Amino acid sequence: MTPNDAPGDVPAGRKLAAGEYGYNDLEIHDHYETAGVTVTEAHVVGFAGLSGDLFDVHMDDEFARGLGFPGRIAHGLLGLSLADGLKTRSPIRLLGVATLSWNWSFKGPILIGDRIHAAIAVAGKRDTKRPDRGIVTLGMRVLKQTGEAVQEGETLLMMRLRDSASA
Ligand SMILES: C[C@@H](O)CC(=O)SCCNC(=O)CCNC(=O)[C@H](O)C(C)(C)COP(=O)(O)OP(=O)(O)OC[C@H]1O[C@@H](n2cnc3c(N)ncnc32)[C@H](O)[C@@H]1OP(=O)(O)O
Repeated sequence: MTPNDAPGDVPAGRKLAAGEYGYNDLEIHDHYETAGVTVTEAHVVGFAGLSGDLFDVHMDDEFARGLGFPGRIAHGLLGLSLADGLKTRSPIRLLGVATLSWNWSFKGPILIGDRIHAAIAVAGKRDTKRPDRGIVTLGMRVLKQTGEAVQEGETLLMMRLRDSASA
């Protein structure tokens, strides 16, 4: 899966089994699907308070309907945050050091009650000067229960090697 593939395409490469993966365990085109999470009103209200983003489109159904949405919509960064939380721990545990970048598109709204998960594929790998670390490019798509891809893009993740004593 890459962000340019159509939803539903069967990706090339290995489907990763649940477990722990270091930089040295991953190959280009490896892919997996995360567990899912249902977006709740508590998520939206909590994220509004945390971020300070109280824009009416997230807080007021009538206002959101006036903009053509079915009701108030989740913050885009809430959806990304939930998907990012699933990305490295469920059911695949990636041995990350730090996220280095995101190149991201918000393509459709996430509504309260939607269940989302992420489809992730290794799109690139590069070694760094440190022998115990490498950087992977992950193509990532956030999907709703309907199969609609509502967010997608790429992220760079610095990872450590599995069994790396200095990590
Ligand atoms: C899984 C998630 O939960 C994780 C997170 O969200 S972590 C929170 C968000 N991320 C951060 O706060 C990370 C901030 N960055 C850092 O602290 C440092 O950049 C670092 C500790 C990750 C790396 O620093 P350092 O050890 O000093 O390494 P270098 O700067 O020498 O870089 C090592 C190689 O990585 C390349 N690189 C660094 N940053 C980026 C970047 N943003 N994009 C692309 N590539 C990057 C750098 O070119 C070096 O490559 P080389 O071939 O080894 O020269």
